Amino acid sequence: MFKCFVSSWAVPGRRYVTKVLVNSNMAQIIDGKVISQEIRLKLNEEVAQFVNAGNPQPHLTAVIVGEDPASEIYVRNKMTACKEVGISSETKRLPATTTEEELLQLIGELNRDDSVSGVLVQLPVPEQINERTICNAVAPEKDVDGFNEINMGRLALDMEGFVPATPLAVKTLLEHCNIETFGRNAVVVGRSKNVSLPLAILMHSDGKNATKALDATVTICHRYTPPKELAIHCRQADIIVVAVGKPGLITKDMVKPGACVIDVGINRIKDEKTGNDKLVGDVDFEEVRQVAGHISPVPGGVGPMTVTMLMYNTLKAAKKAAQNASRKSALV
Ligand SMILES: Nc1nc(=O)c2c([nH]1)NC[C@@H]1CN(c3ccc(C(=O)N[C@@H](CCC(=O)O)C(=O)O)cc3)C=[N+]21
Repeated sequence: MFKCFVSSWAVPGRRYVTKVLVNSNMAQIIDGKVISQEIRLKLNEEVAQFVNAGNPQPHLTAVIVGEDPASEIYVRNKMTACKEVGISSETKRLPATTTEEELLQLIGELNRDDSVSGVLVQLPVPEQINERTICNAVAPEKDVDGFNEINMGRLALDMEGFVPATPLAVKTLLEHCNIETFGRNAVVVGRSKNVSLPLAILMHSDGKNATKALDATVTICHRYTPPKELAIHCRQADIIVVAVGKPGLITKDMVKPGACVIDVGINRIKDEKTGNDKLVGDVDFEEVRQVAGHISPVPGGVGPMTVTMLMYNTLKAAKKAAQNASRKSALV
């Protein structure tokens, strides 16, 4: 993988040797923006077909409670994506002092509103509100985030349902880059309920839930995996997916040459050169790209794809709702 160029020259009394390691085989960068754009174009056509067939336009309602600058960015990206694919959308904003009951009330209204195909409550929610209670309150058939206990259970059992957008994004990026997963070693670093856990389930799924089987051998590492063990697990992996929130966690020595490294981390840090905030993942990108076969960058990797997969789920919800409506009208 590495080509080593050695040049040496001598000056009186000294001999200089310069070794230059040139990686002739830098990792292929997985461009989440470009792949997203392709998929959004396809979704746009599908939405148009669906609407032309006489169905109502799919609609996504996002709820933001309180003021979190990151949530504003993410929801704005989601609303832009909706426009791109032809899904109508709306953001409902509630003050930071909203009670759990008030939020449950709004979710109930959205659940009953036939013009709403998908509902998502942007996380995190303020501390007086229980996140799990909220995720479980979203009707399973409108739960485009896939965070409801019913959809999580369906995923675990390989049944048809909504798969959370970030795991779906990782799977789609792997597929798009033709990364073989069958029987391969995959390490998921992190064990959050919304990303790592469903991702680990998806990575070893046998595909009975109508998503393609990935059939990987999955190892989950987390905060109590000793650093030495983490390095050992990662070095065995053909695919490393990291979703922890620690800049520079995955270094070059932890990556098997040619492995595929997917970075789900989101960290806002100060750029030492400019003093401005910048976005980085959990992978030491500049180092790891020298040994990996594929690598996804932050920004521009999993993030845009997550938003695209939310569009996929919203169209799926609208299609299901239309099917159910026609079934119901056939009965009367
Ligand atoms: N109910 C709920 N559903 C979510 O899907 C959800 C959530 N809550 N809470 C927060 C996380 C995070 N998330 C991202 C969405 C877009 C980008 C994204 O567009 N990232 C851009 C950069 C955006 C930036 O500048 O920060 C990129 O990576 O290129 C990232 C992360 C969705 N989440």
